[in-house]
Amino acid sequence: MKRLKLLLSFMKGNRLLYIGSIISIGLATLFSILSPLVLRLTVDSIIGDEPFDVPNWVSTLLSYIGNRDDLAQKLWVFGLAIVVFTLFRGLFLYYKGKWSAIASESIAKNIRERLYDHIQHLPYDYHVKVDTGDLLQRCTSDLETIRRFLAVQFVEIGRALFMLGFVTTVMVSLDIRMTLVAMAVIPIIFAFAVIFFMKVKRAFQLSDEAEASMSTVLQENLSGVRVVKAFGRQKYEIEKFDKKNREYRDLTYRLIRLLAAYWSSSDFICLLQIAAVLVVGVYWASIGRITLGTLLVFITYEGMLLWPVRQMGRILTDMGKALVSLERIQQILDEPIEKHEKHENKPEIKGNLEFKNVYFGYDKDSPVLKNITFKVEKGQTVAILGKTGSGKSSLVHLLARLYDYQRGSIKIDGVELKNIDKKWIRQNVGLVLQEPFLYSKTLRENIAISKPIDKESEVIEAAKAAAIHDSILEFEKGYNTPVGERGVTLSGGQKQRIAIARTIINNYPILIFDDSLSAVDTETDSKIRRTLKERNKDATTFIISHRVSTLAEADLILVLDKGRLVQKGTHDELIEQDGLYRNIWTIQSSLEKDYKYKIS
Ligand SMILES: Nc1ncnc2c1ncn2[C@@H]1O[C@H](COP(=O)(O)OP(=O)(O)OP(=O)(O)O)[C@@H](O)[C@H]1O
Repeated sequence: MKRLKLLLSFMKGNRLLYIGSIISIGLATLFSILSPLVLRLTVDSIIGDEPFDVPNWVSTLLSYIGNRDDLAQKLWVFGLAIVVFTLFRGLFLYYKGKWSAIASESIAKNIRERLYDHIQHLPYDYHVKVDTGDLLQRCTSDLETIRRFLAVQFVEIGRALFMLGFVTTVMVSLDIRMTLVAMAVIPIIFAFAVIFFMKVKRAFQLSDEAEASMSTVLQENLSGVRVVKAFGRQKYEIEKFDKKNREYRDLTYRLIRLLAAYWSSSDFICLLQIAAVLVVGVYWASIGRITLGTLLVFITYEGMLLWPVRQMGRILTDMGKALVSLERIQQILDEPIEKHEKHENKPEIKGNLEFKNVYFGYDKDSPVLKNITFKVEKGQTVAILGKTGSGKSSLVHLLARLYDYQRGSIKIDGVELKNIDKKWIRQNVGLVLQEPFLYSKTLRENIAISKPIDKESEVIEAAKAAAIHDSILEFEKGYNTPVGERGVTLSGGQKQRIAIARTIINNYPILIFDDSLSAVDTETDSKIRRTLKERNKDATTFIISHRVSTLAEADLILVLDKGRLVQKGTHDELIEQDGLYRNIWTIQSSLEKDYKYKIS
């Protein structure tokens, strides 16, 4: 019911087209059942000598042409009638095809738009956890399954119902007993189709899931190909893919076997039905219980009726597939989008921050940040140090409201962070991720991606501040160099610096570098920080780093351990205390000394 509602909502604006297609298919069916009746009239009453058994208006129409003998001389009239009916049938079939194709394309566009829009508004956490291969499959092949169903099968259900309605009415009016013979096996064929449809629904689902899982492995392999090569994991990857590929093939085989069994048994039942009509019909015609014309009509109608009823099996299977696809799309649409509060609180953000007893956990019951308390003044630099998994990224993610803290308070310039508009806060917090993503665009476009840039000089200035300008000029096309699959391959450090330029071009009052200077050498790192200090001197800057030279220059150093803030202070204060900071300082300083000693 919920899925039907969803489908109807996608159909909005196209319902008239569908109604038009259904009326067209009704008319096409009507014209197709008229021809056998013309044939019956000709055989029984024009060539034969049965009395006219037609509505009055048809008799009146025929009387204009002449009496029975005249009509027998003008058999072409009946041939012409059959040709005209066939032409009309063709015309209406054309409109049915045209209108349902237009409507289904437009519905597919509606679904795509709705999906894309929804996905864009899903929370950060969803995107972190989602399986991209599966998501892609839902947005492409599931959508295509629905489109195909709507374009072809949906209207075919109308055709089957019309055919059943029209043919039964005419058959009953001609001969009830013969109708019973002609219809005897139809309910069995239909029930068989329905049972089969219920059975294969699960098989289709399993096969779809196996395909999605295979795409995920493929996608993971392609995006992680460097790791695969570096660790010589090709054999393992091939085996992993082989397993998924085999699973998909086996499940699809099972589906094909089921389909083959269905079509062959359905063929057999249909042949039994045709044989029954032929045997009983010929016998009854020979003893004069029915006319030859009536037998002709029944034989023709049987052929016309069996196909759509048999098709119902196929249509219902496709409907099963479409319903599964619709459910998979619905699952995405059911994901709650990121809440945007009604109150549009957009205070001016300067960068004074205060964390007070902050607790946060991805799962409410197991906090990854516990009782965090510290204060930062506008323009200060905060360095965060901690072992892996200690909660460093989680802490800075809270600042951009990618997640909301569960207990305690975070105040930005005196305003509780939770009460500040999410979009607004993200326009004021520049976050450079550890593994930046660059678009398949030029370097200039990548740097200027977050805002319309009026002057070229802004891009260059940001690139200079991120210490990437000189590297860019070394490329043949400079700032117009395309990045990505068909462009240049940038080093990890170059990518990070482009991401830094892209962020600092905005002059955010709060800047966060989530380990984003790790891939550049110490010298470039300190150069970037120096330029930033001059350029964005009022920005409050958070730097997650393990490099002592970076940490030592910060105004405040936070040391996290298992989600707790175990040390905080300046370099001079922390060097006096026993703890992670002093350990790291000692190790790195002695390494540096060793290194200098070796090269001097
Ligand atoms: N999206 C998430 N959903 C659930 N748990 C998460 C999520 N992101 C991180 N975690 C968990 O939260 C804890 C803190 O992770 P976080 O990424 O903040 O640590 P980190 O100190 O930044 O680590 P690293 O230095 O390795 O980047 C870890 O136990 C991690 O497994």
